Amino acid sequence: MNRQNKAKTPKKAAPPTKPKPSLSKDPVEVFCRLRPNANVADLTCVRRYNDTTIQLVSPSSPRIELFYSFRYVFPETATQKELFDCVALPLVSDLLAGKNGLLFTYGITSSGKTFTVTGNPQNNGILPRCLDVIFNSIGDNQSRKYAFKPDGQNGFKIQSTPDAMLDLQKEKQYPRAAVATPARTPKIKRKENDENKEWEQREKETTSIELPNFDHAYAVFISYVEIYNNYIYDLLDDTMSDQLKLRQIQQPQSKMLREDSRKRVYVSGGTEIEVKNSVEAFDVFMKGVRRRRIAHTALNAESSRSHSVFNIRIVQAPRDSVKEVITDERFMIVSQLSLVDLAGSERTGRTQNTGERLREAGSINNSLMTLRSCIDVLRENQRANSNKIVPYRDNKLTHLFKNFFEGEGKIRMIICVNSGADDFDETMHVMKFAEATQEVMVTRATDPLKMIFESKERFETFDLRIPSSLLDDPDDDKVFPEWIEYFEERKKNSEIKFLTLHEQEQRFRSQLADMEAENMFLNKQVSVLKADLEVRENQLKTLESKCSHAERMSDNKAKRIEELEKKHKDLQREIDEMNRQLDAFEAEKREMKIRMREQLDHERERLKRIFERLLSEKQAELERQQCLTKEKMHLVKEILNSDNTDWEFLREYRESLYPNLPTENAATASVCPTPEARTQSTISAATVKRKSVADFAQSIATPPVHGEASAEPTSPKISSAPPVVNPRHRRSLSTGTEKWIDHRPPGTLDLGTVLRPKIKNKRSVTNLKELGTNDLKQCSKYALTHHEAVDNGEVETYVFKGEVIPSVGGGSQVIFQDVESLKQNSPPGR
Ligand SMILES: Nc1ncnc2c1ncn2[C@@H]1O[C@H](COP(=O)(O)OP(=O)(O)OP(=O)(O)O)[C@@H](O)[C@H]1O
Repeated sequence: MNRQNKAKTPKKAAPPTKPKPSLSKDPVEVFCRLRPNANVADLTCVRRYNDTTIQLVSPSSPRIELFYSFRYVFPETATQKELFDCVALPLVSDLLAGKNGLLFTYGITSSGKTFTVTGNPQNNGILPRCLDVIFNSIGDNQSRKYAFKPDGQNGFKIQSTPDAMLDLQKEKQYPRAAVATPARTPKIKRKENDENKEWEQREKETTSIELPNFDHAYAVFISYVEIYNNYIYDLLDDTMSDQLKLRQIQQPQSKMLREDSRKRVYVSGGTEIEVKNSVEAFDVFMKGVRRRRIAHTALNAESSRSHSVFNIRIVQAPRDSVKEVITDERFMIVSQLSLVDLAGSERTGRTQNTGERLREAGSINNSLMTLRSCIDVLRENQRANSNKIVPYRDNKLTHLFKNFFEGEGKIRMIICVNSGADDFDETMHVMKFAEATQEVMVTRATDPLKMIFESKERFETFDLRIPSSLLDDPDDDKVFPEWIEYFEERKKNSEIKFLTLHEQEQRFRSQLADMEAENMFLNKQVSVLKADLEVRENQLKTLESKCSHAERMSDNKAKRIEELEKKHKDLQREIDEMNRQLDAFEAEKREMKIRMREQLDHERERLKRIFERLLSEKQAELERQQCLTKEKMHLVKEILNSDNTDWEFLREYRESLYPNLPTENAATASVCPTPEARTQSTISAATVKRKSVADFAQSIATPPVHGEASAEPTSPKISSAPPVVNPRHRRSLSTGTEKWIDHRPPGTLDLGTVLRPKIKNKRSVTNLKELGTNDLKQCSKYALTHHEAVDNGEVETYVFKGEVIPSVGGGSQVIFQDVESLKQNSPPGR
C-alpha cells in the first residue's frame, strides 16, 4: 500500500510561518528539489505535499509524519529549465545589475546536487545556463578584452585602449597559461575531445535579460576553486596541474583567504580568467573539472567529498561616445555570482568510512556543521537582537561566504532530496537545517547602479543638462551674463577636454603606428613560427602515434605483469607449501638421524661385543694352534733326531689330538694338492702312522700282486717286495734356485714315483746331525721323505716340506708348510 496516499492527520500540520521580509532585509531563500527514484519499486519517505511543503514519513514504526515548508518545492518531474528559471535567473538578472548572489546546493550524496548545478549535455544544469544567459544579455556591450584587469587584490583596474590592445597582442603571441592545455596522453586527449564534443552539442539557453544600462561595457571573469579537507585549491591554476602531472610536486598548493580594502573575503592569488562567450567559459569550467580529477588523484580524494565553488564576476563601466570604456574606476561596478556544489551531508556513522575517507567525512561534517552554527548564531542574533560573534572563521567554507551573510548579496539554497526510505534520517537532518537556514535574514545589498547614477561625480562627468537655476526666468537680464559665463566655462572645459583627447589620440596613433610596425615584424615571426609549428605538429603526431603504441604496450605489459604477479603469488604459495613440507621433512630427518645414531651406537656396541667374543675365541684358537704347531715341531724334531724306527708315538699323538679322524684307508693321495688337500696333507703330516721299520720292511718284502689291492681292498696283503720305481712319473720338488736339504733317513727308498724329488740344488743327508750350522744357513728349503707300509700291502710315501729360517737364538729352524703323500701298490716281481 502506498504510504503517501494514506490520509493521516499530520503531526506538524501547519507549515512554519516564513519570516516576513522587512524593508532592509531578505530571508535566505530555500528551494527543494526531489530527485526521481532510480528504482520505482523502492520505498519512498518523501512526498511533495504542495508547491511549498514537503511531507516526510518515517519508514519504520512508530510512523512519524513531518512537514517542512520552503519557498518552492520542485517535484521529481521538474525540468532543469524550470528550476533555472525559478531559482537562478533572478540571480543572473541581479548579477547584470551589479548585485551579488550566492546559490548553493545542499543534500546527501547522490541526491542530485551536481546534476542540478552542472547537469549533463542533454540536461544542462544551472551553471551552463547562467553562462548562456549572461552572454545572451551582454551581446555587443562587451568591453574590449583586457579593458578590465584583475589587480590581484579582489579588485579590477581599467586599462586604456592601447594597454588593452597590447595585452591582447601579447596573448596572441604567447597564449596565456590559463588557456594552455597541460600535456596529456592521446588516450586522455581523445576522452576529453569526446567530452568537449558532447558539451558543444548541448542545447543552449536562449533567454536574455534586458540590461539595466546600455551605456556600460561589460566583461565576464570566472574563477573556480574547491575546498577539500579545509584547504582551498585553485582549479584554474595551470602551473599547478602541470607540476602535478610532471610530478614536480606531490600535492597541489592550497590558497589563502584574505580580506580586501573593503573587508571582502577573497581567495588570494586565485586565477581569474576573462571569457568572451559561453562556450569559452564552459570550456574553462570543464578544464577546472578535469584538474579537479588530477588534484583528487594526487590528494587521493573523491570529487563528491569536496565543496566546489564556481564564481562568475561581471565588471561593468560606462563607455564614451566611441564606445570605449571610460578609465575612471569610480564608476566601475563589480558583481559576483557564486555557484556552490557542497559535498554530501551524510554523517560518518552511516557511511562507515575509515582512514582517509573518515578524515574527509569529518572535514565535510566540520564545514557543514560550521555553516549550521553560523546560521544558528545569525538566527539567534536576529531573534534576541544580540550581537554574538558568528564563527565564520572556523571554516574556509563559511569564511569565504562571510560577506554574503553580512549583506553583500542575495543567498539562495537548493536542497536536493532523495526520496528513498533508506535516507529518511539523513533527509530529516537536511530538512531541519534547510528550515533553520531560511529563517536567517540577510541585509539587502545596496544597488550600486543606483548609487552611481545618483552620485555627484557622475553628474559632473557625464550630465550635460543646463542647470535648472539658469532656466528659472528666461526674461531675467542677469540670466544671460550667467548663461554666457556658464557656456564659456563649458567651452573652456570642452576645449581642455578636446585638447586632452587630441593629445590622447595623438599618443594613441603613434602607439598604434608602433604597434603596426611591431605587428608586421611579429607577423613575419608568426609565419616562421607557423612553419616551425607545422614541423612540430608532424613531430607531435609521430610522437602521439608512438605514445599510443607505447600506451597499448604499457596496457599489455600491465596485463602481463598482473598475470605474472598472480603466477608469482601462486608460486610463492607453492614455495611456502614446499618450505613447510621441507621443514617437516627436515624435522623428520633430524629425528630419524637421532634414531639411526642410537641404533648405530647400539649395533656398534653389539658388534663390538661379538667381535670381542670372536677375538677372544680366535685368540684361544690361535693359542691352541700354536701349541699344536709347537707339538708338531717337537714331533718332527723327534722324528728327525730318532733313527725313524718307531713311529708309533706319532699315531698316538695324532689320535690324542684328532680322535674322530677317519682311518688312513679313506685318505687319498694327491700329487698336486689343492689348498684343501694341502691342509689335509698337513693334517696327514700330523697323522703319519707310526710303524716299525720291520713292518715297513715286511710290507716291502711281500708286496701285493699288481691290481690285487684295488680288486680286493677288504683283504689286504702286505707286499714284501720293494716299491717299483716308475720312471715315467718324475717330478722335481722345485724348479727354483733355492738350496734344499734333502733329508732321507736311512732305509728311505727311491720308489720311482712322482714324489721322488729331483732337486738340482740340494744337500742330501740321512741324518740332520750331518749338517753343520753353516750348511743349514746356506739352505732355505727342507724336504723329508718318509715311507710307511699300509695294512693292505700298499706303501704310503710322505714328503714333508718346509722353509729353513734363522731362529732368534742364532740357529736355524724349519717351518713345515706342506706335506705330500702318495699311496701305491708295491710293484710285483721285484
Ligand atoms: N532530477 C534528476 N533527474 C534525473 N537524474 C538525476 C536527478 N538528480 C540526480 N540524478 C542522477 O543521480 C545521480 C547522482 O546525482 P549527482 O551526482 O548529481 O548527486 P550528488 O548529490 O551531486 O552526489 P555527490 O554528493 O556524491 O556529488 C546522477 O547519475 C544524476 O544523473
